[in-house]
Amino acid sequence: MTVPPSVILRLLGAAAAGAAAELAGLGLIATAAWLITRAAEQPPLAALGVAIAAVRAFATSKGVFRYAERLAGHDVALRALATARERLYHALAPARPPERRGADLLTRMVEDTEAVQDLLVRCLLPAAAALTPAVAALVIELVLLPRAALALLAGLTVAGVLLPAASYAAARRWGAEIGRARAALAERVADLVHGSADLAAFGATGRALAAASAAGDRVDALERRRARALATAQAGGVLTQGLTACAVTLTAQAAGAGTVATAVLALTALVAFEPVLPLAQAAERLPGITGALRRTREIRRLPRAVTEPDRPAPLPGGPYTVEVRDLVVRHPGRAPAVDGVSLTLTPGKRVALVGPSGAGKSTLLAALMRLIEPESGSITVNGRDIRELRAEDVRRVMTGLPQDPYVFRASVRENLRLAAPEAGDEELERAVRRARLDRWVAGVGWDAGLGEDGRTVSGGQLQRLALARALLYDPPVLLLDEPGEALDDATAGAIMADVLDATRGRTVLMVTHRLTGLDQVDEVVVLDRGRVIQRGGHEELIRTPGHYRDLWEAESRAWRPPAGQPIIAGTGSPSGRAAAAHHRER
Ligand SMILES: Nc1ncnc2c1ncn2[C@@H]1O[C@H](COP(=O)(O)OP(=O)(O)OP(=O)(O)O)[C@@H](O)[C@H]1O
Repeated sequence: MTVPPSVILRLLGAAAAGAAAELAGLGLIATAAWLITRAAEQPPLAALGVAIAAVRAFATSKGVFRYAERLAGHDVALRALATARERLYHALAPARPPERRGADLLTRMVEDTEAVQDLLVRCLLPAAAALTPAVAALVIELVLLPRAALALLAGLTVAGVLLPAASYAAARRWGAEIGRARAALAERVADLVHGSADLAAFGATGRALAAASAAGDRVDALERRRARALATAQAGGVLTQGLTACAVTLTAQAAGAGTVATAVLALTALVAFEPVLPLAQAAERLPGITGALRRTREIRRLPRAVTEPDRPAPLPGGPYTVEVRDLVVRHPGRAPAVDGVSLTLTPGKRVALVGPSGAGKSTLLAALMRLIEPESGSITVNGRDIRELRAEDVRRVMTGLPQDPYVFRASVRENLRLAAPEAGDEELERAVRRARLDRWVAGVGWDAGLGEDGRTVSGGQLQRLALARALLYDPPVLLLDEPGEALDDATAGAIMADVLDATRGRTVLMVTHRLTGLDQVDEVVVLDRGRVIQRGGHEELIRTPGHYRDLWEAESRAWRPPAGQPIIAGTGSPSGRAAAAHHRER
């Protein structure tokens, strides 16, 4: 990581101001000690004039320098923090392999980046500030009485080097254990929060609470041990300070130094420890800080899911034809998820992608959205390979409904405007009408707040909201991943009917488990284990023995009208049933 020169300059400025404040403190005590002891000898006032002025100057400048140090130090730390956060956002924004986007990322985003600030304000600057007065005090003692300087050097080495090293070692040891214990506690708490309904349903809340509280107790016990180690180091520092001051006083008296010199030597020694004592605490923080910095570095270095071209080609103009040729896509360490697939999407063509779970449908869509790098084969847009285009440009042409749509913690309006920030009310209303969400929106209101993970909306509403978003974005090539995913038959059927209705005349590639309504699409591609095993029109495929016909027959058999509900006209065929299901939902 390269540190910009402006940051280095600011850091040096803060360190210089800190050192100047400590020096002024040292000067203040040394001159005050001289002044008090000399005044006791009742000399003429003129003999004390310079010292009085010096005390005033040191006292005032100490405050000014301290203020300057805090201002400059926090300024540089907050700037560094902002830069670190920005870098992390930039590192996170491009698509990453999904398994690297765990929940601990949130902790890293919030807590670990703060380590940058701690490193500067709590470790580096105090260490830099402590060094100058220690050296100055040693020089003063050396000039006045070399033997006293020796005692001071020994004391400062203990308080400034040995004790911080000991508290660093203790923090490393306990820190690693505390980290593991905290992770265990976080897991327990996450289970309590996210699994509260399941725990209550199976009478397991008490057990889960007991496990969480045991994990909490373990963290507390380890924290206490670490705190004890730090307190011992800090007490050791203060003891060393007192012993050194005594040693310096005794040495001065033994050497026959006068009262004034003894007072100056003892107080100078005492004050030289002031900036050195906090180093034990700074060292105790260091392992946590370096660990946090290492973790954020790991995040920044995560490989990107796709490589951006060095010199991206300009996006060709529409209308767009997308050609997929012999595409092979593999998740790391696995057999190919997409294995030699070819298909063509000409303008206005609607293609349905069908196949059992794990067939590679979502992976194909991810490759089209440039979220995953193909191993071989090609995807072209109007003849231009998408690897030559910016991923952002590719998604300007083809994108849509992802497999697990996300509802942001924002209003209904803002959730939709994600896809079209400039969209006016009329456009929003048109999109929700087309996604058949208008009644729901009219009920809850445009400003209704939606919650984390979309828990405030039902599965069907979530899918429709995501569909409205995709329609609002209006990409030239619309990719829809399971619009009816994880919904009951009736809702999924209704959503499919609406999707087919809303996408008439558009270029669409749609992944679906439901075959009802696919008589309306231009081509059905059946995937199994990454390969195309069947393709053609719906009518043709249900006449041909094979996977599609089996699926169709299973879907037809599975549907039964709810008890007590008459079979209404037109519901005998699967498409008629979808219409009936749709009717029921609305
Ligand atoms: N992130 C991943 N890492 C490793 N393997 C993956 C990953 N995502 C998918 N796979 C594997 O790739 C294969 C294809 O998965 P994909 O999600 O594309 O199938 P799918 O047809 O969309 O399935 P479904 O209908 O259940 O969504 C599966 O074997 C799956 O286990």
